[in-house]
Amino acid sequence: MSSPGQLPPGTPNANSSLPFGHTPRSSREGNGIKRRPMQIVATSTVSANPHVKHLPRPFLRPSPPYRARVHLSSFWNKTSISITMAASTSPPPPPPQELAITRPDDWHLHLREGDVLAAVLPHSAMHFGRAIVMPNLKPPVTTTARALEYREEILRALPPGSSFMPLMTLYLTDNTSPKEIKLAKKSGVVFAVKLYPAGATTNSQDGVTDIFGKCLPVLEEMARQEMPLLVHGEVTDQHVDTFDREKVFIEKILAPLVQKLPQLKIVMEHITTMDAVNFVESCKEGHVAATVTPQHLLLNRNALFRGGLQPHNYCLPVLKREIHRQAIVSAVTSGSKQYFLGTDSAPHDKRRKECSCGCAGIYSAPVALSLYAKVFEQAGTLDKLEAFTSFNGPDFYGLPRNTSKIVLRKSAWKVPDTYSYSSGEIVPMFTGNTLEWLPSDQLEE
Ligand SMILES: NC(=O)N[C@@H](CC(=O)O)C(=O)O
Repeated sequence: MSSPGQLPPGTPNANSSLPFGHTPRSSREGNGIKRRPMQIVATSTVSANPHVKHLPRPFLRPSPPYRARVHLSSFWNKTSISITMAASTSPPPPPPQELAITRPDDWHLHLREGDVLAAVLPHSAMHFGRAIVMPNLKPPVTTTARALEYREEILRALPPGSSFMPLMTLYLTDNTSPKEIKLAKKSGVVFAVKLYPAGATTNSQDGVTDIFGKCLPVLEEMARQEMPLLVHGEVTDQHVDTFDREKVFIEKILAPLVQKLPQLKIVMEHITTMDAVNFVESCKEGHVAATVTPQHLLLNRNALFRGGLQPHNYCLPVLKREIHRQAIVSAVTSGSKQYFLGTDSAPHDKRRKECSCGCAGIYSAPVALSLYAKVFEQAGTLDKLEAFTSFNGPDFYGLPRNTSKIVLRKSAWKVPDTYSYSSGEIVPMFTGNTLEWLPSDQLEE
């Protein structure tokens, strides 16, 4: 066992320049969970900047049976963070074999059109009650009239008896008018507007070239109409390193935008970095939130190169370093209401992924729920899964939570190698792997 001042193996090093920055929320009192008796195994104290308003999130969180309690204290202008590591002295309760949770929604989904739509829609409709449907079709969905047509196409493609509800979005361009926003709101079927910086990702060539120069009147109207702005948060400047594009976007676009229009509701989509976590948490709850994908919770950038180039792990924003993955896991499993499920499931034909210039997008709809459960289970916070999958999203959008339930059983199942459709095949995330949590297809009222 570790000596005083030294933390147990595999836990964060409090003497490093990257200490825990924040009380892990699971260790706070008042969440209704009874604490098990704990034995203190190590304590360490580090200095911190006394002027920080928002401490960065912890980069690493100890795994059970270890738990960390963080205590902040200030004396003169010196702030210290004491971290006490404790281990449970009683055996942990047996892990649950079955979870019944309120039916989740997917707050970031690409459904495409035609035969691809018909092939992928049943996978989302099986597990999710609703989904925010992304508008990056060819040509993109830029008007309410087109969103209504696309919605009808989706409803026609649903399996018989499905109650899945597509929540439509508009694709923001330099020419979107405030009048279009009023129409969208009035339609009752458009729930958000998506900002793609021009050239940032798949079918984004018609996106915004200059948000502050061209889109302010539209954004002001969105704030008035309480229409959220969904953001693909990457700059497109070719001089900015691919791995830094989210961080630079936050500095150059997002932070100034929040300052200029504090009333605008913003969802930072598919966050990938510690910088995004820190930014979201520096903003007001209920005004700025983030969706998180299964790939950014489970994979780091090594997954792109393991044993050779792995095109099916390529998406945008691209996977990042392990410290970023850990910061996102820690944020999401903390129970914060600012994060919710958004798969960014993005089907592409196998031939368009496995070629000399493969396109970005990971198809995760059939496996996403199993993978999110795995993340929360590994963090020892399965009790917080349901809020992430089923409560935080509708609460942010001001929509009712689903009333039906879905059951996740601890039962091994193999991910198919591919899903065939009339013109080709789609390779799912974790193709051919065995996953542990099996969502039931059966709705339980
Ligand atoms: N995530 C991706 O890599 N691709 C998405 C677009 C997007 O959300 O960036 C797609 O439509 O294929």
